Amino acid sequence: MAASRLYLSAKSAAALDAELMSSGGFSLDQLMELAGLSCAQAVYKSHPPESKRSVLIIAGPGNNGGDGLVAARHLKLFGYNPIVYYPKRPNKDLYNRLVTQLSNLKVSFTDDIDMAITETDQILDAAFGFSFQPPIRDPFVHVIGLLELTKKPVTSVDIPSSWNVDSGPPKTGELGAGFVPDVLVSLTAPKPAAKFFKGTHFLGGRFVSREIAEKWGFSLPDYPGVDQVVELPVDNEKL
Ligand SMILES: NC(=O)C1=CN([C@@H]2O[C@H](COP(=O)(O)OP(=O)(O)OC[C@H]3O[C@@H](n4cnc5c(N)ncnc54)[C@H](O)[C@@H]3O)[C@@H](O)[C@H]2O)[C@@H](O)CC1
Ligand SMILES: [K+]
Repeated sequence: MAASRLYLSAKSAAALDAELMSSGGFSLDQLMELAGLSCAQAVYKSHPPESKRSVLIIAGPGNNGGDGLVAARHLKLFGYNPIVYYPKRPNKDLYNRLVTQLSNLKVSFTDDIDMAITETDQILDAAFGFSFQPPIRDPFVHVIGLLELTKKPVTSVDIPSSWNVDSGPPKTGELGAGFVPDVLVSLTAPKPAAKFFKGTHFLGGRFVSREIAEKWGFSLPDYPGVDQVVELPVDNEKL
């Protein structure tokens, strides 16, 4: 199979998402729950709570942020101390319910990203996903600047936030050029930006059939047992 066929462009990812929620019969809540669970499992496999118990979740205003909120709930149930930075909150029922679920589990929210990033053991980056369009707007200019500087391990949901979904990391000197997460959890299929990522790479979002993968031209590795994530080789063209 041609290498380019293993990646889902931003446009295709959005179209596939729409298909899953129309003819596929899924609701957004279902997909987000499985996506967020995948991310929480990837964090657990990479940085278990025994070594890195506090996790800062940076949640953006869209569904990538929603995945982060779901992951925060699972991380709490897995024995972590999650703290959530969620500065732009669209007044949508789904997101409001995710916030309520976290509040009921006594998960803290913070407005002080500077202090939170200093005090946490690790970070889950759920700021932007496949609908990200540069240039970055506040307050995320500051957030991405902090992610460039931090030495804490970072797990990114779907794409490293600030990277162009189709073309990869920002150019040297541009905001985000210095941000390289340790772990990436691609959802459904890697986006083209993932070609530039050389860290620990998981595939998650275990809701796609082989028929769908074939139709959209990406490969689907075997998930082990009941896992919601499968680790990909660095060069995922070898799948
Ligand atoms: N099929 C899948 O793979 C699924 C994907 N999901 C998640 O949904 C994500 C896509 O979600 P969305 O389409 O809601 O979009 P995103 O979450 O990628 O981002 C869109 C939001 O970010 C804001 N934004 C975009 N560019 C910005 C900039 N330069 N500065 C500041 N804000 C900016 C937009 O205003 C919008 O509110 C995926 O990446 C994935 O994480 C899951 O939730 C559901 C299933
Ligand atoms: K992200």
